[in-house]
Amino acid sequence: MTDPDRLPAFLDTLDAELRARGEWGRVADYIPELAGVDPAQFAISVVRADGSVTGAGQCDTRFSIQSISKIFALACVLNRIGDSLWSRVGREPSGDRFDSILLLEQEQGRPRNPFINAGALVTTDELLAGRPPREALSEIIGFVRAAAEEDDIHIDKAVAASEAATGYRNAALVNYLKSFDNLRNAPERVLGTYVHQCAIEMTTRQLALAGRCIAGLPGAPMLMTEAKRRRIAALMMTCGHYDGSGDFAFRTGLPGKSGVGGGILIAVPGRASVAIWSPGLNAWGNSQAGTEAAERLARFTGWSVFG
Ligand SMILES: NC(=O)CC[C@H](N)C(=O)O
Repeated sequence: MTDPDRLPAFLDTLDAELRARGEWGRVADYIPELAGVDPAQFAISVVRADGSVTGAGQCDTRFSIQSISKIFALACVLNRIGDSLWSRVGREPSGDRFDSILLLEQEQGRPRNPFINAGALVTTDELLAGRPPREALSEIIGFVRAAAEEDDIHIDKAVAASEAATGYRNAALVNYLKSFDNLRNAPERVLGTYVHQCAIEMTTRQLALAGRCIAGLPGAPMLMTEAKRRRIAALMMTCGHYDGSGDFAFRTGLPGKSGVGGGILIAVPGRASVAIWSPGLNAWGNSQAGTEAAERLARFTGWSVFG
């Protein structure tokens, strides 16, 4: 990086420029509770290897992390059952929308990867492990709190209820998985747990702190082995932005995971953990201003896993 002391000023300029430009994209409206969120919002938080936390914009506003929760669910499940997850879920990008059912039929109910909805539903099925949903949810919330070293992280029940009431595609996916015998728990139970997991709300500051364990920053809580951390980051790089994963990798050179709440978590291995939020989405369902910010941050800092 050029001069680390210039980062705070860069982030302030980025925040001001994105707001002035006002190209926010459209908020996810298929979850009614998210449809009312004002798209003209932006926040970015960066935790660096020296432990410093820098940010700009609405770093203390909570937002729905949605699919970013799939990283934490995957970490819990890999810690619990290890590589046996891969007999039920693949590790290839899908090239399809996050909620697509298309490949499930062609590939006999084995989802392409754990970050598309079908794969995340299988992961949540493993997280449940026959326990009451409350216990599985305490495990994932406990993991996120431990990763961020902050207890004030919760599930927004209104968002979970809103998605549960209207999540017809996920209901289709979970039933379809069951028809291929790739679901152990009852479909409604898996779906109910999944929508609650997605409804975890956090600020960018909390999320960047939680991401330290994926970036492998010095001093981050040790919540998984180094081998698992690397693999999760590799999956973020190849599959973290659905059918926009290639574009995100091309623009930033960094592993990132998006959510339809407009959040993006980026791991810069050994150097930084970055959380960005802006709720307006692009055509792939990834944050529009957030992706722009990620690209400009990567250019400014020179951070890239490709050297
Ligand atoms: N891309 C996302 O963030 C999707 C998560 C959302 N809960 C869904 O399943 O539709």
